[in-house]
Amino acid sequence: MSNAEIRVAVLGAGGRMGSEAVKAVQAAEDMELVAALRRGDSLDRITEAGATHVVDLTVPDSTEENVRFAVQHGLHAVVGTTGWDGERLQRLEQELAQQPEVGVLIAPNFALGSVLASAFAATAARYFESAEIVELHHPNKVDAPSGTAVRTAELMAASRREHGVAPSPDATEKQIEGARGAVVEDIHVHAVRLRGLVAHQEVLLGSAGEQLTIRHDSFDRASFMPGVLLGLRTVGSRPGLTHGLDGYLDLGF
Ligand SMILES: NC(=O)C1=CN([C@@H]2O[C@H](COP(=O)(O)OP(=O)(O)OC[C@H]3O[C@@H](n4cnc5c(N)ncnc54)[C@H](O)[C@@H]3O)[C@@H](O)[C@H]2O)C=CC1
Ligand SMILES: O=C(O)C1=N[C@H](C(=O)O)C[C@H](O)C1
Repeated sequence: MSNAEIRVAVLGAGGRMGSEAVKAVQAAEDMELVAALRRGDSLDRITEAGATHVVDLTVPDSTEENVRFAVQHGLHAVVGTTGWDGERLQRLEQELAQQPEVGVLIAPNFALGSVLASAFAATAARYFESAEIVELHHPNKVDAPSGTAVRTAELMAASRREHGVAPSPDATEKQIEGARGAVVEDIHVHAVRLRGLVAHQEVLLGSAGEQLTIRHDSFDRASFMPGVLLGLRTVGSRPGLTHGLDGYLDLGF
């Protein structure tokens, strides 16, 4: 056994992201992989292995229970799984209030470029009349729209509200259901699922005579691993809930 202070249990280790995270943790000199859990494995394996940190990369139906287990056992958690809506985040904050030393990072996207793109989009959204999001993913993704798109829409909508920007104009009277996408806090979000893709997002911003497009592409899940490792190295010194990897970065605006 090494003396690593960051003793990591990866949940969802059999999945696309989890299997990458296992390799990234194993390659990190300051970490030790002490458990790799697949669906059906008992959560007790995490404590039996002496983990200090948990990475959750499972499915929206499992993640809340997993994170609650980690918090109740005093373990820090880095969470990439989608499905963390306002109610779940509120319940998590209540759990964390009972464990003031514990840190949890809920990161809709671990890729630095994506975090920056969402931050740029939030700033830009207040300067344009129209704003919509198109997210594009591999066809095995179980949720739509993506967690990243939902979070980006929330940040853009908050920015527009704070600056008194009116909702995007939209004169649609007749449509086939779904043609205008999902509406997340006034922002229309369109989800494409296409073989060959990994994870991509375009934010479209329009005003009279001009368009700004903010696009990010993850071509490989390797793009998410520096963010996972940054999360693991930081979460122990940030008690409470952090929503978004931007909370650990100095974006400077
Ligand atoms: N934050 C980020 O940067 C990223 C987040 N994601 C999100 O991460 C999640 C996983 O994505 P993928 O790896 O593509 O999915 P996946 O379907 O390939 O992997 C999920 C794995 O979790 C397993 N699982 C389900 N419940 C479990 C439990 N209770 N304990 C242990 N394992 C369990 C499943 O059997 C499966 O192997 C999704 O919610 C996805 O949206 C994906 C990519 C990047
Ligand atoms: O399922 C995926 O693949 C991804 N999920 C996350 C999301 O829903 O935003 C992050 C990234 O888009 C890849």
